[in-house]
Amino acid sequence: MRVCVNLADYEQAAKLRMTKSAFGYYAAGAGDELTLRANVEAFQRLRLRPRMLVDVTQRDPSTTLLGHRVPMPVTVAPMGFHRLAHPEGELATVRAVTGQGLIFVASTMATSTLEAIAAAATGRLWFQLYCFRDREITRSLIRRAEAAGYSAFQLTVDVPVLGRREADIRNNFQLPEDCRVANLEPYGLGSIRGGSDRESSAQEYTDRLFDASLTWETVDWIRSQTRLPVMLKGILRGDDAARGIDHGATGIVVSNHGGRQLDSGVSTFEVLPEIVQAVRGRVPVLIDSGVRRGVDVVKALAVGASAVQLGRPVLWGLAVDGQAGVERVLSLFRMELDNALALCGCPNLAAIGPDLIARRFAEFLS
Ligand SMILES: Cc1cc2nc3c(=O)[nH]c(=O)nc-3n(C[C@H](O)[C@H](O)[C@H](O)COP(=O)(O)O)c2cc1C
Ligand SMILES: CCCCC(=O)C(=O)O
Repeated sequence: MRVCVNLADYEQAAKLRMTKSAFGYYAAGAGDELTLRANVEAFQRLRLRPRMLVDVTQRDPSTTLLGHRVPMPVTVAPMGFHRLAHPEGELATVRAVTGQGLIFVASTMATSTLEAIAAAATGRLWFQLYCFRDREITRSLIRRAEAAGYSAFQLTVDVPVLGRREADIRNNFQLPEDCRVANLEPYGLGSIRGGSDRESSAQEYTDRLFDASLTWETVDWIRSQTRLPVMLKGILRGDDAARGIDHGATGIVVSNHGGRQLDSGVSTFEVLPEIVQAVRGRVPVLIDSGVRRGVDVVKALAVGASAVQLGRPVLWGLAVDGQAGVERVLSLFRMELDNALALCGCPNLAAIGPDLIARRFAEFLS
């Protein structure tokens, strides 16, 4: 195998190792994949104005997220079904992520139980919550996550129904029998199989079980069930972010689910300024969807984000080489960030500011 020198190389290497159906499930976006592509392009479009003649021999990319010190402003986004990539699934991922001092966000749809993930972790964990029609299931997931030592929740608000991922319909995506929705097994909901030529098995599962009537009242209800911080994941408008804070959200995750939900929805990076402005520094703003390069972290922080979440590239590392593959993806990403900081004249994150952002040429001329 040729050596992977960036995160895109890992995607190509993972593709060679995975079944078409599993790769399709990970890689795909909804519909024409317009938003999937726009996410990456939005980061690519911004140009930076590097500052020269700054001593950057000592560089420190560390920061604090919800009171916890992390070596760089990067968390790993919650993603379902890691065992499609590797037999050790989430356990390999969480060892790699927490081993590097980073926060792992475990998904409700993990193929290992949240308790097993917590037992394998050596650092901080957050839990991503899907709200089920059956509130007892949701309540029980909250209790279990608290008991297992998770320190915050990300409530996903962008899946009232699942986006139409056509790859999953074409490939008749099924969760293999040895791959279970482990957290839901106690409620008899561990299997995702079935589907039709019009609807994937994942879509059928979520239609049946996820709560499409989720509203701001539900956010209040979730908050009433726990004393842990609750972030809202999947916000794309300033007014929703401000309303989220009014409803007690302790963080906003700007996300379009990696282009897997509304196709033609805005890219996350293009709405980041609006959201930062609406939040006014009251809570941390995280951003995911399309982060692929260390320099994207500099761009996100220059606009006012506190951190980014990395999605698919982590799964590509897992598919290529289990725990070691995830470790390599994260350290590559960290090297890229370190290099970008040095070349921008930023010895630490406090030195990143809006002055690094280049005005568009057209604006400059006008
Ligand atoms: C295979 C896969 C599974 C995902 N599963 C979940 C999930 O269970 N819960 C959730 O809130 N988001 C889920 N997401 C969305 C991610 O948390 C994140 O928003 C997205 O992957 C970020 O975009 P990126 O992959 O372009 O980095 C999933 C994404 C992928 C690619
Ligand atoms: C049933 C699938 C839910 C996982 C998810 O959020 C995703 O695939 O994007």
